[in-house]
Amino acid sequence: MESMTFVLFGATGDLAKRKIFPALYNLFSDDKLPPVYSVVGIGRKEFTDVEFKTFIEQSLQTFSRRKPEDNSKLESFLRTFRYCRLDVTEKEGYQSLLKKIQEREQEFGIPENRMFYLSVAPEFFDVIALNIKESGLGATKGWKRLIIEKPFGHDLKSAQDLNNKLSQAFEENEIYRIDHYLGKPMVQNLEALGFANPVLRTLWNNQHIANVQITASETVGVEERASYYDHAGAIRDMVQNHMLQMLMMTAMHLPKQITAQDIRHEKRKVMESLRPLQKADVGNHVVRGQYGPGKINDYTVIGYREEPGVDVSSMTDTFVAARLWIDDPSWEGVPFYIRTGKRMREKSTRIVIEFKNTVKDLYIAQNESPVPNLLIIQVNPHEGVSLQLNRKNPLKSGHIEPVTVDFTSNTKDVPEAYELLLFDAVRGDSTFFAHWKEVELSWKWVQPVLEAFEENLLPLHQYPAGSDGPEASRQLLEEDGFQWWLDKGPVKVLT
Ligand SMILES: NC(=O)C1=CN([C@@H]2O[C@H](COP(=O)(O)OP(=O)(O)OC[C@H]3O[C@@H](n4cnc5c(N)ncnc54)[C@H](OP(=O)(O)O)[C@@H]3O)[C@@H](O)[C@H]2O)C=CC1
Ligand SMILES: O=C1O[C@H](COP(=O)(O)O)[C@@H](O)[C@H](O)[C@H]1O
Repeated sequence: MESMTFVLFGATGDLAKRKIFPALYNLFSDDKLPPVYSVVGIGRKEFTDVEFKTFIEQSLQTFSRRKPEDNSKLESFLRTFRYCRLDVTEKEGYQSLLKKIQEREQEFGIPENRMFYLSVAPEFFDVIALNIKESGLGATKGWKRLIIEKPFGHDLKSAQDLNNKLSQAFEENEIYRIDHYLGKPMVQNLEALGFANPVLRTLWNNQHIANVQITASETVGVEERASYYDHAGAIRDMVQNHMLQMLMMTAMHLPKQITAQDIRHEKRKVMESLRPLQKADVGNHVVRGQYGPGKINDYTVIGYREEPGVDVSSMTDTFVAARLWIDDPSWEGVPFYIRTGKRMREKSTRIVIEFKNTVKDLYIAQNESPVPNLLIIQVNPHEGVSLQLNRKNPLKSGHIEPVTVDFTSNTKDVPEAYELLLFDAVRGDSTFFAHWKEVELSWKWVQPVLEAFEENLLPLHQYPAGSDGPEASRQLLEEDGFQWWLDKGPVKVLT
């Protein structure tokens, strides 16, 4: 790994504190950072270097999966950190930032490899990229990389505008767009699960698969993010990025080789084959909902419109379910259902592959009905893979019942998404970052849905907090003769 300078814009913010410093510390602990590196944090707060280091230490104590117990190790981690006070909108300040970076490059003998991480509000993304270019910070003799946080645009047009601006300062292969779902170990594992297991690969098509269900349900509400969320809704917050990325990872074909380029090529082909929705037809394939008051784990919670900062007549979607079709011969006739919502019954991100039930009537004489085989890929909050099979239960007179065979290994201390993603970015591996074409095609699919929502062309269903979402979401699958699996809790696990 090459020595480098890590320039963190937004170093005093929430994301830096919760995710980025802990990720850096865990990478350092695992010897996964270059032997020589320098970190410069940027914000407007009046921090000295010492105060900045105290802020980082507190972040590690609170949020890191490994707490820094050993003082000398912590000191050697923090030794490389410096703070630079800068208003990112003021051009002049970038010269002193450049000077600071160059001094440390000379002091440590670091070639001009610079990684710029934009952990700031999206309105600053283009301004910072431009100032990096104009100040000379981006004119490096080594490599330069830009890590950019979400949201990437508010709709198709704004995403295209943003990308055009970023492209003036960085090449596409220098831009690392974070989608933290792509950093989740089980989402990364989809590649190995689907490609490294010929048994599953053989089944991965419309001959054997009846439908695919991708759920990301949360128990939390809007929290303190109403100013952002009330203009975004679940469609922008979760569907345009995380849900469609999980769909791409599930549906992509075997690439020629496991390289960033080939995987991204296959993901792009999925998005190109995604059947577009016409605005007038959105209501037939998409369900939107908003949570009302209810109970979660015995706690009474307020409805979305009562949340602080939310408009009392808000029409923002906190729940979206949709049926998507991939117009590709191997997925013809296989609906992909996605569903995401806040204030639902449980926190669970999972992908359920329902296989065709060709033996439904085999035991009709015995008055038995085997259920479909399911492959359940649990992404969050625990990682795991399990397969639902049918068996005869000797304790119940040979009654046929479903059991789940669990392949979850009890791996403790699994790296967090940000750790995996930062490690990849440091090594220059962009496999699990969103390519511009994926982002653009996602916005293209989402755009008519945004417009149909804005024009209220479909109902906004209320659902009680603590439920599995509106009844209309259940009906969406029922129309095709299917049901959402696992809404009533997991089936019996075979031990
Ligand atoms: N927090 C989270 O869990 C997640 C955040 N994100 C994304 O990450 C990004 C950062 O979010 P978050 O950390 O929550 O935001 P915060 O509001 O907590 O932090 C914003 C940071 O930007 C800095 N900043 C603001 N204005 C300026 C300015 N004019 N010049 C220099 N620095 C400035 C602030 O510095 P100071 O306060 O010192 O002025 C602060 O460090 C956003 O794009 C967000 O959408 C994505 C996923 C999750
Ligand atoms: O990006 C986002 O993701 C979180 C859910 O992430 P998870 O890792 O906890 O599943 C979501 O709460 C948030 O609204 C959204 O911006």
